[in-house]
Amino acid sequence: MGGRSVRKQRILFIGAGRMAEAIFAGVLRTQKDYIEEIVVANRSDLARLHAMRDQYGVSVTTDWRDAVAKADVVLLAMPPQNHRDVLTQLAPYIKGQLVMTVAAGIGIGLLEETLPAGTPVVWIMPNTAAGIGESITLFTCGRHVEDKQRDVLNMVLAGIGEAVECTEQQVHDLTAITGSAPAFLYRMVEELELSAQGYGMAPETARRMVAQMIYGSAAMLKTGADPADLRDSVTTPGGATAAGLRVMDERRFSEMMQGAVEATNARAREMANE
Ligand SMILES: NC(=O)C1=CN([C@@H]2O[C@H](COP(=O)(O)OP(=O)(O)OC[C@H]3O[C@@H](n4cnc5c(N)ncnc54)[C@H](OP(=O)(O)O)[C@@H]3O)[C@@H](O)[C@H]2O)C=CC1
Ligand SMILES: O=C(O)[C@@H]1CCC=N1
Repeated sequence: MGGRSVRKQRILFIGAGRMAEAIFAGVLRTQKDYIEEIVVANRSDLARLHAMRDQYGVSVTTDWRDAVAKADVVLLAMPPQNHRDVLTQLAPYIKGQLVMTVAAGIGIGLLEETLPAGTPVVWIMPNTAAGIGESITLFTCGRHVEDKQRDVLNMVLAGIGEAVECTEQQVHDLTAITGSAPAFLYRMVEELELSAQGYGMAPETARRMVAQMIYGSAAMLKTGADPADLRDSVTTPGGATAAGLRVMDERRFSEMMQGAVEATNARAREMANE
């Protein structure tokens, strides 16, 4: 998909890490018709830039200044701590380009304050499943985003999965739930795989079992079923699952999850001010 009015876009990524790659890989998979050029920049890791150029056919540079003037979209995909500096350096080159950031904790305010008045800015919070078109991406738009920029934004977001428009506060609050929680889930997967291997399963078999269990459970959730009902239907009265869930409750699973969410969001806020 993509807005009918979207002409081919030149997208400059400042930052060439895991998130940049996930986003442009996703976009190139499904939205190639809307892409004129993708330029990817970092400061120093030439080996990574060259690997990306060879794998995806993107242009690469260690000096993004060369590419800003021609870009339609500038997507900041470097750490939150570097935003203030990069935005200050970027400001003189911005003349109407759509500027987006994926950085945790950053928000719209810093972008609007630092870039020239009237610059359209967007904050998006995707996750690494963007690379296979399966992200759930939260986004919030600044004051100067018009329909034509929304069409471009929708094209990018549709290329990486599903998206939900939020208030800025909601993106702060939900960063843990959609951006970071894949890591929480993978942490659980690591433990389940270890258990399976402890019972003699080969690592690849353990991986296949756990991955399909998660995939099936996610598919059940995506039918719209209530997770408490789904849990209940697994939990035979007086049976085995109940014994496992009891251990989770005794060891304060709820408190642990809420604590993980709060710590993630708090750290995101903190990084934005470092
Ligand atoms: N990983 C994830 O799942 C998610 C990450 N995010 C956000 O995405 C952003 C990037 O995270 P992630 O991809 O994990 O990080 P990585 O460490 O993988 O990548 C960071 C990249 O930024 C580059 N970089 C750092 N400073 C600068 C600079 N001043 N100018 C140009 N490039 C720079 C680094 O290269 P070099 O050092 O060579 O310059 C590197 O390519 C963060 O803001 C994070 O909050 C958001 C949602 C999910
Ligand atoms: O760990 C981080 O800081 C980023 C933000 C969301 C996911 N990864």
